[in-house]
Amino acid sequence: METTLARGAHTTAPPLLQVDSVTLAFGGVRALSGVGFAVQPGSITAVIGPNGAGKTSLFNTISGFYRPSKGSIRFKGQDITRIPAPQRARMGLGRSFQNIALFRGMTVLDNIKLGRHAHLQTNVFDALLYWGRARREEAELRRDIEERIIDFLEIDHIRHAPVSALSYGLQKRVEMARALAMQPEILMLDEPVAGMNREETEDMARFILDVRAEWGVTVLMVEHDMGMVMDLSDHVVVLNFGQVIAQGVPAVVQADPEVGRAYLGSGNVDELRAKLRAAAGAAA
Ligand SMILES: Nc1ncnc2c1ncn2[C@@H]1O[C@H](COP(=O)(O)OP(=O)(O)OP(=O)(O)O)[C@@H](O)[C@H]1O
Repeated sequence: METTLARGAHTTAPPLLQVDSVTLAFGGVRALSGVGFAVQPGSITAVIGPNGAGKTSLFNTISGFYRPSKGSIRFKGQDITRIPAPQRARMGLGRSFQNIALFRGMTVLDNIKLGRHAHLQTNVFDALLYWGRARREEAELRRDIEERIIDFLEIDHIRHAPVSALSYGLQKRVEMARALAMQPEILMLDEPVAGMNREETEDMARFILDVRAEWGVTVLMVEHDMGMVMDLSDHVVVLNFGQVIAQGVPAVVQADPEVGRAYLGSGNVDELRAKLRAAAGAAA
């Protein structure tokens, strides 16, 4: 795996996404407590933390599925805390899900097209009135998908295959394709390499780096594979019990004893890394 852009190269620009003092509770359970961090444009930012730390809750709050009881989320300088999820997607927050959320009986192409529909200007009623515009949009949609995303993710050979026939690694790639079809400014990836073998993980890491380098898409991911997080990320945010316990460049986070304690009860992140790699190998 290689990192193509210098780390920390984007830290002076105004943040693309700003999460500020976000608190979220489910009944008596505080999933997030005063969480704050910024995502710089063009960066790869990773959120890590032990099971139950609040990573999925945070992702759901940023993408608009949950509304925080306190705090705010700003995207491109605009407060989006009260904006519904579909509108956030149209504004440029595209995401994938931890457990594959593809339509298994549908083809790869149809699944990807569903992502792009978030952006179509034409709704059903408009379509009846402005049939020509709808057709033009459909044609543009197909071209965009076929020429850019499918080629880019090297899934041309499976475009007409039902998703159910694909390996897990390919399904995750299709999910990324669907998120990209939303033309996001921030691509939010929820555990992009979970359950993948080493080769699939390295392929996905390459796609993540390329999507940033070639398309200028900013990446925010939740990921358990510590090796990948440390190799790819410009900025790492560590959650534990719903709070940010450390954040910074990978080397700083890796050296933080509290991060090690949060995972293992020791200060040894290298051990954690080895364990996670072994677990990923065993799952393959
Ligand atoms: N819908 C919900 N209702 C009630 N409690 C929830 C809900 N979602 C999450 N929680 C609780 O909030 C806390 C944070 O959970 P969350 O799933 O966000 O953690 P996570 O870091 O994503 O965990 P994992 O790595 O296992 O996916 C946990 O205590 C969890 O039990």
